[in-house]
Amino acid sequence: MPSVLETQGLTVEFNGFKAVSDLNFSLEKGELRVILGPNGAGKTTFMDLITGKTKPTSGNVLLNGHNITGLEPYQISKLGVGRKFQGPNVFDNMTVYENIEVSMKGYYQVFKALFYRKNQEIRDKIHEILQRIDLLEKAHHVAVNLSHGERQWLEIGMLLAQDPELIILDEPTAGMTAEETYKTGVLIETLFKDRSIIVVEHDMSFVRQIARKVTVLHQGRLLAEGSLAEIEQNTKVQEVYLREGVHA
Ligand SMILES: Nc1ncnc2c1ncn2[C@@H]1O[C@H](COP(=O)(O)OP(=O)(O)OP(=O)(O)O)[C@@H](O)[C@H]1O
Repeated sequence: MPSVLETQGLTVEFNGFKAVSDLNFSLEKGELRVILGPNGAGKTTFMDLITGKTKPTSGNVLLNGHNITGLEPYQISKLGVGRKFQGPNVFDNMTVYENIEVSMKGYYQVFKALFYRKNQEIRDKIHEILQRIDLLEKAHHVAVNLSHGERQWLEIGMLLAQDPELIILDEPTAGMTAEETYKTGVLIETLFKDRSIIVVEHDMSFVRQIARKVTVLHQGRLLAEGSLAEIEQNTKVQEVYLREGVHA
């Protein structure tokens, strides 16, 4: 299987402190990877390096074999990398449908050409996304009235509307109830059928629900990689989590 994403010796220093250090990482096409690690392990910084928000001090990021190191976030996003940050980021005063509509790939160009609203194909695509995120019945509700979980799913829908090849989800279940968390896992399972996904997550019951292969970071470095069962039995991982007082 070819890699959709690869990093080689990826390193970033902030005033001499290596937040990410010599990270060699590879994600296969169609893979779902969970990134774990205690607070300050470098998970967010790693995602910032992949998406161009932070520029590495050294090392490379390859997307489908092409070197994207140093590109700006909008360029990396255009190349097919979509990211959902912690906390919802939707347009409050628009309806659920409109939020998906304005996020559709190519929306602004096509809208200008006045074909947009007539385009049945786009309407069908929005319909399909609303179904996938289970918000079809609320398509015409204003986003501000949605629950916390629904807003998060709407944002996943907005990401899907961009049609990214690689999706990065930063703690997608933060602040969710157990039921919402479970539903998010089911949603991610369905997304993952035709995309590559990286999920940064702390909630271990959620990780158990979705995890295939897990990468554990510690102090900016790769500490362990493998199945969740292998990770849980790894003595280095156990030591770090016990020392940091985090329960895996
Ligand atoms: N812009 C910056 N300048 C200086 N230090 C930074 C910067 N960004 C991150 N760091 C430091 O790098 C380390 C890694 O931070 P990062 O946010 O990537 O960790 P994390 O694994 O995402 O943690 P958490 O689980 O708490 O979100 C931390 O010690 C943080 O203080």
